[in-house]
Order: sequence, then C-alpha cells, then structure tokens
Amino acid sequence: MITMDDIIREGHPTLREVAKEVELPLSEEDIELGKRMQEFLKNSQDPELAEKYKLRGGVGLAAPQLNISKRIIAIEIPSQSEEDTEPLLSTVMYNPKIVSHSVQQAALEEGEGCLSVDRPVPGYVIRNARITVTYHDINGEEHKIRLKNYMAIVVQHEIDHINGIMFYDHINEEHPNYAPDDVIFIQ
Ligand SMILES: OCN(O)CCCc1ccccc1
Ligand code: NI
Repeated sequence: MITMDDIIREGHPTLREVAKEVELPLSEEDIELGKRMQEFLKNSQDPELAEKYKLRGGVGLAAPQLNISKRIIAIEIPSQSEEDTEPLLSTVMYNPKIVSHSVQQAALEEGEGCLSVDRPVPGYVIRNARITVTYHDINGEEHKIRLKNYMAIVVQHEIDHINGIMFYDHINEEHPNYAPDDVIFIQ
C-alpha cells in the first residue's frame, strides 16, 4: 500500500516536470497504479488507518507525487453531510484536460496545503471558479464533466501537479491575501 514514504516532497525535480500522457488502452500497470492511488486516499481519510500508518489526510493525489511522471490523478472527496455516504467525487482521471473554464475565479477561504509540502504556506490560491474537464477513467471510458466549488479547486490542484505547478505558485508573493474583488471564497 502507498504510505507517506512513497510521496516525494518539494525540492524533488519530478514535481516540476510536465508529466507524460498515458498510453491508451490503459496498461495493467497504469490501472493498478490508479487503484493504489485511490486506495491511499481512502485510507488517509479513515481515522484508524491514517493513525496506524501515519497518513496525512488527502482528497487528491497526482502520480508525480509518487515520482511517477504520468498524467494520472486520483480524487476522493467525501460527501460534506453525514447522512449520505456517497462521495462528492471519487474517481481516477487519466490524461485529464481542462477544456474550458469560467472567467470568474475562486479560492479556498483557508488556503491550500499539499502532501508534498511539509510546511504551511498561507495565502489565497486563486483558481478558476468553474471548469470543464475531459479524461479517461480506470475502465477506459471517456468523460467530459463540469465542476465548480470545492471539486473544481481540488481537480485544478491535481492537474497543476501533472504540469509541474505547486499551489503556492498561485499565491501573490507581495500580498498573499490578495484576491480579485469578484472572487468566490469557498469554505
Ligand atoms: O496533490 C494532492 N495533495 O497534495 C493533497 C491536498 C489536496 C488539496 C488540498 C487543498 C486544496 C486542493 C487540493
Ligand atoms: Ni498537492
């Protein structure tokens, strides 16, 4: 199983590479990798397993964070309400691509963190408020989905990783709490 020991940290050159497209049809190896990435996220959100294996909670993971420079990301966003157990977004995206996005921008109120960054980096990470993403899933099916709010933020954070971009690249150095006046702040 993937643990924190498998996750490379800032300073490692692979985090600054533009990752390679994945060959289709998906190889057994890439399918297995996707499954393991998703399993890590689920484990990281399980209090017992996270404690037992010292996992930092994550809602997304990109293959470059495992020192694998491939365009593969896993997303596991649990439902925000206790009632329904259905996750908001649970998938592995192969060759994800933002094909269009809103002019309007958004940022998480609390800022962002990263499993590859062992320090807090305060400031607003300004992103597109809404995005349209195409990708192939673990079964090789093609998808085109529109995302907004927290899901759009997380997917952009992960797609940044396969393009060698870190979340703090989007923070205004001079004024970390700068935000455009029509920005949407997400809780
Ligand atoms: O790349 C995934 N990772 O470092 C885990 C944190 C994911 C994440 C955290 C805050 C906002 C968006 C995404
Ligand atoms: Ni990250």
